[in-house]
Amino acid sequence: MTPEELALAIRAALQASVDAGELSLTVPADVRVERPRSRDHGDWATNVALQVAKGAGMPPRAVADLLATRLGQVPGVQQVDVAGPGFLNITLDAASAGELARTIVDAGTAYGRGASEAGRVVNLEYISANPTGPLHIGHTRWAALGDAMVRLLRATGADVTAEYYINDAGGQVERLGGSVLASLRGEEAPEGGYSGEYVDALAAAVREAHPDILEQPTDEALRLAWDVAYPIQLAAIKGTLDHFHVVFDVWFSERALHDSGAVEQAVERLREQGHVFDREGAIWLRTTDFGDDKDRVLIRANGVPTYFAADAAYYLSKKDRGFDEKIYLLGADHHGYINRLKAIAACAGDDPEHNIEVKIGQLVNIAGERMGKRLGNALYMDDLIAWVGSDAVRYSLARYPADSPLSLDGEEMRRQTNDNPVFYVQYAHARTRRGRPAGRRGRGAPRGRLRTGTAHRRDRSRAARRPRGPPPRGGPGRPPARTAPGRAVPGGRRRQIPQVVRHLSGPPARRRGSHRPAPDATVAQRRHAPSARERPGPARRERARAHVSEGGSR
Ligand SMILES: NC(=[NH2+])NCCC[C@H](N)C(=O)O
Repeated sequence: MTPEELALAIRAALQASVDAGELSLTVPADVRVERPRSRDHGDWATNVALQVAKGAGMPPRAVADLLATRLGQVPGVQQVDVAGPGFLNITLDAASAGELARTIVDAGTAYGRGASEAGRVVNLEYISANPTGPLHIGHTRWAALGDAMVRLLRATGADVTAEYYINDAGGQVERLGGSVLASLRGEEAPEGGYSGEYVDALAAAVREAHPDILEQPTDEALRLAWDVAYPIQLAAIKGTLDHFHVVFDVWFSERALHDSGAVEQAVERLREQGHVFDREGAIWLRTTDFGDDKDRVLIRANGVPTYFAADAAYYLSKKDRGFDEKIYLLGADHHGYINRLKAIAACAGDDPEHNIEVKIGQLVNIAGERMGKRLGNALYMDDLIAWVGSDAVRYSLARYPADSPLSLDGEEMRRQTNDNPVFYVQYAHARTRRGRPAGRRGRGAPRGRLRTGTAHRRDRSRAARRPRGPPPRGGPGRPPARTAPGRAVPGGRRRQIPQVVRHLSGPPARRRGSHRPAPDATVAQRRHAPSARERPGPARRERARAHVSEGGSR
């Protein structure tokens, strides 16, 4: 049974209860099932009872009980439990769960493709990290999820443009330029600026291009520093994303909006729509008409446009380029920005319910540790990829909804045991591929038999019988094993992940010229992975994982 079939069965059960006079409500068009947080709670969960209870004028648990009885009779459903305020936890019988695997394997790369989203013209902006430093673990979350969204939308027929907004104007310029200059002068980074190895490397490049830069007036020196450092930093970001197999169709420069006059034009267009006013010498957008908590300045009294003004021009550019839907995936610090962006859409005459969608991604950390540049343990995306491998990172991030904080366990992601979902999935993939006729990979049924029995619950596979325990990899002081494609696990007798990884993702991408030295996994490991002694115990890790919540699963 596929999740879609189960969702249809739930709808049918609701309808049957309505027809039988047990419930009175309009059956929602769209019923969803989700994977519960823990498989001990069953294979699928739904919160539909909570969703419809109000309309039915009944307590959610009573609705859930009715549904549970009916669903329990559906062929393929083994057990239905009502949990918490009215969640339904559904366990399929093993053969039926196996059927899904068979359906997927039989369909090969055609699985999930279709035309359900045909006709949608979408601009999906994500990451958009400032070009002032390397991408870090937080950006990696959006890289994995944004790219997955792009691929899913495309696979289902939508016309999607993946876009990266480069904030290469205003404050960014001063902060990076100022930080590079400070490094050249041997001074502390300015307030709000950047420091670290990469800034020093940028400084060296600037000095090489302009040996006399320190003799220049500060304004000129800042400009020269930015002009050299910015393209290097942007290229490094592109190189990291390339390495992660993330491709953007459009890299959109904020500066170009200013230079081309698009910002002023945007102000005039919004004025024509009747939403712009002047106060105290500044030019404002009346965003409060559309749910913002205060009106926003577009052009300051000194004539300098705000960051928000560029975003207004940017929105209009997306609209003019023919994108009906503009999706923004933004970092956790942008929560207060959502209403403002939606107000821009409304002021531009668009429908904020349809033409714009803003999603906020919550923070990611490693094994529950607080991380950040200030704490001296920032984890860069390059290092994360080198440490864990790009597929493992992508999979581990894409498994969880973006709107709750997430704690990743780098050691777990590398562990070659079945309690590591990354390993489990790769192992299952390898099993389904074994014995396929050459030239028919990816299509048709495998010759090797796919287990459709209870293997996913009571694992009788050889991997499960292998001795458990930490992988044969260095503890403190010893080099970590690397699961990057093609790397062997030192001393590893076990079957190694690398071949599988390569198979999943094609030949390993080569790092493109990045100004940073190739990340040293040993350093990454020492810096970011707690040693065996410091490593949090199971209880601690459980707590760290408890940060992740999936709706309707408890
Ligand atoms: N259209 C936008 N404002 N996109 C978001 C930009 C994110 C910003 N550059 C940052 O790093 O926080």
